[in-house]
Amino acid sequence: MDTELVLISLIASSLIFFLYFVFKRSKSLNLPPGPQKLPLIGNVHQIAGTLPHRAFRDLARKHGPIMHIQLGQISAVIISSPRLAQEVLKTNDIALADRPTTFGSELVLYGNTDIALAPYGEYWRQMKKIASLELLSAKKVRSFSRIREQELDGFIEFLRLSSGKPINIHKTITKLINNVVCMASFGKNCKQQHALLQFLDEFARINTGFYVADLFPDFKFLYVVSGLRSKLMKLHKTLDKIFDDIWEEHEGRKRDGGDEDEDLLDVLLRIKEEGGLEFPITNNNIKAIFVDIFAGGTDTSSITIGWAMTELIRHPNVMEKLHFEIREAFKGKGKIKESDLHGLTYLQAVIKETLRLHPPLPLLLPRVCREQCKIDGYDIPVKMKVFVNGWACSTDPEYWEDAESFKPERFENTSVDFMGTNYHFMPFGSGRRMCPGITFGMVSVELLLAQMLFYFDWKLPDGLSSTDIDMSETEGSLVAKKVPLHLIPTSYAPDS
Ligand code: HEM
Repeated sequence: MDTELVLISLIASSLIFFLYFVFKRSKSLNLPPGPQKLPLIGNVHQIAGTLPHRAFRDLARKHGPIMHIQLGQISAVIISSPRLAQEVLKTNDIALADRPTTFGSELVLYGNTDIALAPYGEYWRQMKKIASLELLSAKKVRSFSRIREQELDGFIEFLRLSSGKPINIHKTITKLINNVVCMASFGKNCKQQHALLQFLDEFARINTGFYVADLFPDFKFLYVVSGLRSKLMKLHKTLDKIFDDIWEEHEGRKRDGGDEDEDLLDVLLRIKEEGGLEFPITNNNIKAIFVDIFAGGTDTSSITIGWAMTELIRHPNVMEKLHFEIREAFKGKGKIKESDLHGLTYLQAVIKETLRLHPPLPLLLPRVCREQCKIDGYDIPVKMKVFVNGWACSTDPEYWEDAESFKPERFENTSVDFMGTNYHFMPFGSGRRMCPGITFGMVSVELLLAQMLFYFDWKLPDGLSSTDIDMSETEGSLVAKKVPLHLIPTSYAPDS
């Protein structure tokens, strides 16, 4: 009883002290306006159980494109307009270049030594440079074209055998893309691939940053009582074992001379051995980088293809126009090669429109303020979290006509691209922390969609019409279609 009383008084006094501190600090700062906050939880009740990008957009309609919210102990600013996104991602890019850490990311990502969640600084700069110049450069991505084309041949064969039967689009594509990422990373389809996919699913579900324990980081016991700590420890152990097994398998193959091409693990090991880096890289750093490659490389692309197929089946006129473009372009050529994809302008427009309405990361990865700065005249103090709602920007009616409708034609004859300079369309983010995997991700999306539409016609299973398609989204930082799309492929003879 005594211990309980002591514990309760301890929590209550820490909270009072914390609230007093927050209140005092916010009085002296000109913070952005925002929805009314409840004691202790702040605005948690307004986003709990919702999809954060949608809840934030709805709140922004009432409170404006820059809003201050309090999520438990976390003080955050939500940006919902392209004009202010530019202030965050360009004007104040360096001041806001940190990432938040959670207990989960710290533990599972080997002390946040990956790229996506590494704090801004020399280590992050070094690793991002290695990613951009060595791992994900256009040349390196091209060197994996044989792997992609070989995996796709198998996939097309699978679709031919499934002709007339419904297939789960997301599941099938995720497996295919993960095969490609595995082979590019480790040279062969690794036995641990399934376990790795399961890990990623679980980690993305847990590490949203919106768990109660993450919202009250000073109260470490919440991690224990909520069971999150033990879940995360277990996840970390599983991941470490998966990587150790992969590593062993990889070493064995290299020893036996079974693999000659340089895969991504070879690249990192070569750089590690060459030395001369300001921050010598360790095996744990390499493991953390592979979490980014798998998390960034698999789901983002398969989610995009899933949404593109969903929109195509809902818009038969777009499907028909795309079929026509692809079938005309490759008529009589026998095979679609990656190098021939650039001429498919309507395909590019369909992919852009899909990413505009369904960016896999609708809230860009959050940033954290490292130097006090001002956005729209409001103070952004050090440690304040900044969320840019990329989806709200790419569906902003001030920038897009008929913003919520799927109309790929809007991207025909425009120079709007996703390279991070158009703040009303930034599915890969913008600024220093922008995605380094655009080429790797886009080539899979383009090649897969081109092949799926060249060789097959697609329809919904009997009894379903396009108006029956459930467009709900999954919860978590990556937003996929909640109810998996099932479609029936029918072989189309290209040269007929
Ligand atoms: C359709 C495919 C993809 C989409 C839509 C996508 C989207 C994004 C977005 C929105 C961000 C956050 C950018 C920001 O905060 O400004 C990001 C960061 C990142 N992405 Fe991607 N991504 C894709 C593919 C990939 C691939 C294939 C990889 C690696 C193999 C990758 C690795 C990363 C990494 C490492 C970061 C963190 C960069 C940093 O913090 O410096 N992504 N991505």
